[in-house]
Amino acid sequence: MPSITVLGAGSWGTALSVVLADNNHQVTLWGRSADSAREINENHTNVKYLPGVLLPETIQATNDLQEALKGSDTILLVVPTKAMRDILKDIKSNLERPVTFVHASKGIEPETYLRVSEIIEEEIPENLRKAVVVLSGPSHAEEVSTRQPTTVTSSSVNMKAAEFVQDLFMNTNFRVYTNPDLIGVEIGGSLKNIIALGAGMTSGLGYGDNAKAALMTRGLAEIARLGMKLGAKPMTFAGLSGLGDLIVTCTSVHSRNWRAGNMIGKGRTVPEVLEEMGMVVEGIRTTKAAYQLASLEKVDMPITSGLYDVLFNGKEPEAAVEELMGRVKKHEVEDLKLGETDPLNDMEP
Ligand SMILES: NC(=O)C1=CN([C@@H]2O[C@H](COP(=O)(O)OP(=O)(O)OC[C@H]3O[C@@H](n4cnc5c(N)ncnc54)[C@H](OP(=O)(O)O)[C@@H]3O)[C@@H](O)[C@H]2O)C=CC1
Ligand SMILES: O=C(CO)COP(=O)(O)O
Repeated sequence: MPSITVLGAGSWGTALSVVLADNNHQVTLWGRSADSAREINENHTNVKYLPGVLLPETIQATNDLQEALKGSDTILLVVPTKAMRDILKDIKSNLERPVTFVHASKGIEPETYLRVSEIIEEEIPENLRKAVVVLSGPSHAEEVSTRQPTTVTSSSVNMKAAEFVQDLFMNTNFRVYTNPDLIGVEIGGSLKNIIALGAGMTSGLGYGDNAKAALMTRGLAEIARLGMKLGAKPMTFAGLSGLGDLIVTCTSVHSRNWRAGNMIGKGRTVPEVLEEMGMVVEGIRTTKAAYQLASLEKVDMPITSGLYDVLFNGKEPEAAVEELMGRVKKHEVEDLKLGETDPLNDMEP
């Protein structure tokens, strides 16, 4: 029976522990709170993050990292991305043999612009890691923990490792595909949170479904533009970790990014919103990282830029929307410039 250590006892780490426990794996769930570990072990609940959910009794929780890592073959990292480096440093000093690293966190690190798999490779020496895999897709913890049908993608440059993770998680409620495009999967999963903030913001401003559809479609175009510049495969953005996750995050009541954007659109400040949410809103930090990375790579990301100005420069959300709508006219399809004729469709007007 594989033994898996899940690091991060928030909503997603706990929900993924349910899937693994349902598959009869030995699951140790680590969180930094001793009270939360006690609650999971004694009451089989995690009321703060998954209210109303009864957890499988086989999940063993602890706040002792050394104990959590003992005898583990696979480490599943599900902490917010801002905590990722520190936790990896702690893992490194407690690890005695190589393990498979899987992560299910969604974000890009500001200043370094690194994806989570790259942070893992930077912090964990090669002799202590067998492979690095990401699990990503349209999957709200609230639905996964109540065993509602969900599909995700397992991705790694090592396809054997991606298939190993597919087998660990796959069951009749939780269907796992594989995709070798690690860059595309991580970029799609991280950057959709920016667009979800924007979708929530336009709803908060009182705009309707047309604005939401516009943001989702043009948002996906700019995510793919940056992703392809970084080496991702375009079709990945049409898949579960791209379009799929964009749809769920821009349309679900469960999305923290959408809810945060909605409150900002209604006039609340970012610190007020974060205080009220009490849960991680990855899109805010990722907006900063994507804005910096797009400037560096000279990739046009107008929605991300607008969001950056609202979140970090005090621009009013209405002004950001006006600016986006008032941009110079453009072709929708990327490889045509205005004035050029499409050879497949060169009718005179
Ligand atoms: N929720 C979801 O449906 C999904 C989430 N994700 C991703 O999973 C990741 C984790 O999110 P999620 O579980 O939802 O977050 P939550 O806000 O639900 O929980 C955050 C967890 O991280 C812990 N934490 C916060 N800061 C630190 C730190 N510095 N060191 C160690 N632990 C820390 C919190 O502990 P404490 O309670 O003590 O503060 C809590 O257990 C994010 O990257 C998110 O994008 C991906 C797919 C779905
Ligand atoms: O990534 C998610 C669903 O796939 C969760 O999104 P939120 O962090 O916006 O809740």
